[in-house]
Amino acid sequence: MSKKIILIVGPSGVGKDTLLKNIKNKIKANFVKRYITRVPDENESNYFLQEEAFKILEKNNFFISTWNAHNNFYGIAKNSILEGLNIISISRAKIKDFEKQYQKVYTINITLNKNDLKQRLKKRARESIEEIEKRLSRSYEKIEARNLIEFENNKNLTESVEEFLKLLGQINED
Ligand SMILES: Nc1ncnc2c1ncn2[C@@H]1O[C@H](COP(=O)(O)OP(=O)(O)OP(=O)(O)O)[C@@H](O)[C@H]1O
Repeated sequence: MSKKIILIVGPSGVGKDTLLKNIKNKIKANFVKRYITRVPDENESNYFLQEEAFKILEKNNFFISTWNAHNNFYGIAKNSILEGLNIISISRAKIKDFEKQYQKVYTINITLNKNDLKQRLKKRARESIEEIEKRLSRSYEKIEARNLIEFENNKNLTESVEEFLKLLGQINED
């Protein structure tokens, strides 16, 4: 066995979290947790770190990749990557960090046409209309990745989950 990394990227609202939640008990894979410098809310299973500790670990090369969002630091640790499939949901800007450090990195770009995406964001109702428009306008930049696979999440959830599992199975066999 070897370490395989599957990066899940895609515009906000396309269904990344939903797909991952629905496959969690159906596939043998390591769903990699993040380190965050804020207390996770009850839906998350991330590791909490004080900022000072985060900085020390960062300086000592503990992380593969780190980023900053909304005044908090986020990181994925090297020791979180295990033998077999490792599934990580990440911003497209961080793909290179993984490709630099690991051989077998696959990037799955989850896609959806803009109209349906807008409907889903509206229905989810997590952001204001202005914020939704902002997300839509930055959602279709080109992605550069070594092994890029497009996955269109445009079927009903049951079908999409099944197709997604099939794709992961193929990557596992590769
Ligand atoms: N195949 C599908 N069919 C219909 N609705 C879906 C499907 N997949 C996801 N959704 C719905 O779309 C909305 C957005 O999904 P989700 O929150 O998983 O997106 P996300 O890509 O993780 O977004 P973000 O990057 O903003 O966290 C949710 O309300 C979810 O229930």
